[in-house]
Amino acid sequence: MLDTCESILNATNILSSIRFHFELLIDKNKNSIHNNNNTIPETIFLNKLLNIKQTVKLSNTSNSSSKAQHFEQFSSQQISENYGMIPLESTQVDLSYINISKSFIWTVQRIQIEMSSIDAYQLHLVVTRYLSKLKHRPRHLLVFINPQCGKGKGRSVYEKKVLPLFDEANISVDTVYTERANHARDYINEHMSLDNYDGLICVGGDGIFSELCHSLLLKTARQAGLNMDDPKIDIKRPELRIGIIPAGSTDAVTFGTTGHNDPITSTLQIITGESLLIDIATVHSERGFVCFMATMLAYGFFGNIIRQSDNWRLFGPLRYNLAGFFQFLRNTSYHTELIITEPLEKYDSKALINNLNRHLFGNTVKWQGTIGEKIDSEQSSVPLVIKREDQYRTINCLNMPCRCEKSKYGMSPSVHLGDGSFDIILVKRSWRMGLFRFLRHVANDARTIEELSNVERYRATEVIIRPVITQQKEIGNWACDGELISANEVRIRAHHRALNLFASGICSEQIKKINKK
Ligand SMILES: Nc1ncnc2c1ncn2[C@@H]1O[C@H](COP(=O)(O)OP(=O)(O)OP(=O)(O)O)[C@@H](O)[C@H]1O
Repeated sequence: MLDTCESILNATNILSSIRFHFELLIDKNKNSIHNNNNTIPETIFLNKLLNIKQTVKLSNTSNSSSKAQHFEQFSSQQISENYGMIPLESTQVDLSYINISKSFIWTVQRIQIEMSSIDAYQLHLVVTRYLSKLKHRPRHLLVFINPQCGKGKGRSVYEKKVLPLFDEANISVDTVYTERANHARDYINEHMSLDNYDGLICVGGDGIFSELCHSLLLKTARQAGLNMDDPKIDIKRPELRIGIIPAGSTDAVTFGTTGHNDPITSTLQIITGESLLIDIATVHSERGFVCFMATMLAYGFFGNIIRQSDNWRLFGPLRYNLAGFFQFLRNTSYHTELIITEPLEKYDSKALINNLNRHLFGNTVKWQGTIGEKIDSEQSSVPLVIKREDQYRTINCLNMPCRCEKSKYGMSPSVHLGDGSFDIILVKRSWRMGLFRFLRHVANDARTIEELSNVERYRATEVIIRPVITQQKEIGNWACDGELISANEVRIRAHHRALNLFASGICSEQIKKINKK
């Protein structure tokens, strides 16, 4: 096994593709390998290894009776010097590694191998040497735990599931248990330099993630001297990565970036240094910068639910259902104008005409490209700006699918996490049945939601949402990432891959699995 490892290393020098071949070991030590689920893998990728420990079994002939001792107590020099003197019989090697199940859940597997002490020593040396060369793995993390999240489970998720794995992977942590809302934000702002950390981690839900995301992006913008109030600003990606251990009540961000809300899966993805660049959108009002959008901005129905539930805190978590029901009965719609900029795409002439026809039908279209010659040429690069005006029950901009326990696929299952665009879902005024059908699709299967007669879906890089104030008694409420915001009109702009997360993303195979469920 060691030979194989070394030769692969010499041949390719690509650390992440190093594999340990176990068939050699299995052949050699048929009766001396034990595993916590009785299956011995034939190969393990170096990057999926967590830890290696060796326990030396002293012979009965030594002074003390048979006892175990951790090899790490000896320095390499001592071991080689003492090899001839210590009456070693054999050594047990404990190897822990990550297994990814068919449903993409990450778990830890443990193998115990009994082998000759010299083999064990060499194995330990090689594995620890190459593990230390995996530079994308974090070594030192700052962890924020919201003890109140998900009905108070934050502390136990961290202490029972997460911390033991960080210890096993030799990751050192500084821990902050938050005592109030915005505690994490203030901590990040007050600590001038976070350079000695390899990442910021939060244990909680989408709310505490949003706090970390805001503080880190704003701190980076401040340090770069950017004017956040400029709606045309290009934000700067922070150096630090953010990791989220899901322990909240919705966990839309972890569902969207790992496919699950499993604390162990997320912890192991942090340990192995998985990296996912995601888009973040800026939200500006007529007064300047308002906030970032990581998951969803809602105007009308969903914004009203957040406002209403804020006033009904005495009902506990039930307040969201009550507020939803109340807003459903009210069936209010809002006269609103939208100016949507679609992503710059390579259109061939046929696709361009189809696209135009789609938007021209019943709408006002403002074309911002030169159609004449280019439309006949093979390909053109042109953004399309569309103006829409109608009575809407709700307008939702989604940067992530927003999957959660209550929505199997999320409201916009096909939104791309890192292509510099977001989705807009418009729900027009209709009878209550129209809204009911929309909500039922969101809960069960929103993949073809735009086929509903009262729903439209757009992909955009920017949108201006402007309520048209007429004789209406009220305008709707705005909520961004679950927090109420105040604005008369908003401008939302996507920023391509503006944040780096410790997460694997969701591969097409995993999407197929989700779709089959
Ligand atoms: N110790 C604390 N006490 C009260 N509120 C806190 C505390 N720490 C953080 N918060 C705030 O609580 C809000 C919600 O927290 P979080 O998102 O972690 O949990 P959740 O609401 O259960 O989950 P989700 O957002 O996924 O529904 C956050 O906006 C955060 O600012």
